[in-house]
Amino acid sequence: MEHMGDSRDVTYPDVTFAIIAGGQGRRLSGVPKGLLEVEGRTVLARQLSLAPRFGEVVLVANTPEPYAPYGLRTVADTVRDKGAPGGVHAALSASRTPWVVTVACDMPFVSWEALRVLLAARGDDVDAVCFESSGRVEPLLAVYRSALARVWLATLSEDPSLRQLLSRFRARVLPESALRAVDPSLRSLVNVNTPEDLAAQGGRLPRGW
Ligand SMILES: Nc1nc2c(ncn2[C@@H]2O[C@H](COP(=O)(O)OP(=O)(O)OP(=O)(O)O)[C@@H](O)[C@H]2O)c(=O)[nH]1
Repeated sequence: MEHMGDSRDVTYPDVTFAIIAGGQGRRLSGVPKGLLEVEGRTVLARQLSLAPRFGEVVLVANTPEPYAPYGLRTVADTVRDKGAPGGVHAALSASRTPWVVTVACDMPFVSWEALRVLLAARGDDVDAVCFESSGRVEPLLAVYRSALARVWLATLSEDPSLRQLLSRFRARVLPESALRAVDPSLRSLVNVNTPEDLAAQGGRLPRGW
């Protein structure tokens, strides 16, 4: 796979780019959502075009086989059956850098500019950064301090949602206008959960699925 390209232009050596892909995709018949094709490329390939800017890349997947051709460092959830919070925990604990940027594997249009806005909002007094849109925070397009892993693990037994977890940390929630400034249609936040979502984006199931 050519996703990493030959020339790496690492802008954020202190950040791991983590793709969270451990869900079951039940609303799409169990398809590995990172392999959905949108505008001629898989979602994973689209996201990986951003990866060379980061110090490390990790894929969090509990069924890694479909993603094997991409040759990524892959980890499974350290605690199973905790949903996306378990996936983010795996990313934080696998990280060898101080920060992690997470993207859900069903977000085809995450832009470099959106990530740059999130990363610029980090600070000594901040553990996490995400956007709010239509009154909801989006915790799967976000930046987290890797050191949260320990306390994050301790709270997983309570089965918190990602939004509940965010409220426990020093999270900086950026207004929708901050994203709109670089992504006017908020495409970075689009995620594909259902056949209708896929059709709306002009996407298709992986070949042979
Ligand atoms: N690592 C990990 N990722 C998860 C888990 N559950 C969901 N995700 C990821 O979190 C993101 C949002 O997932 P959802 O759309 O809520 O759930 P899903 O399992 O992908 O899909 P449904 O089964 O249709 O709800 C996707 O990137 C999923 O791959 C999990 O248990 N572990």
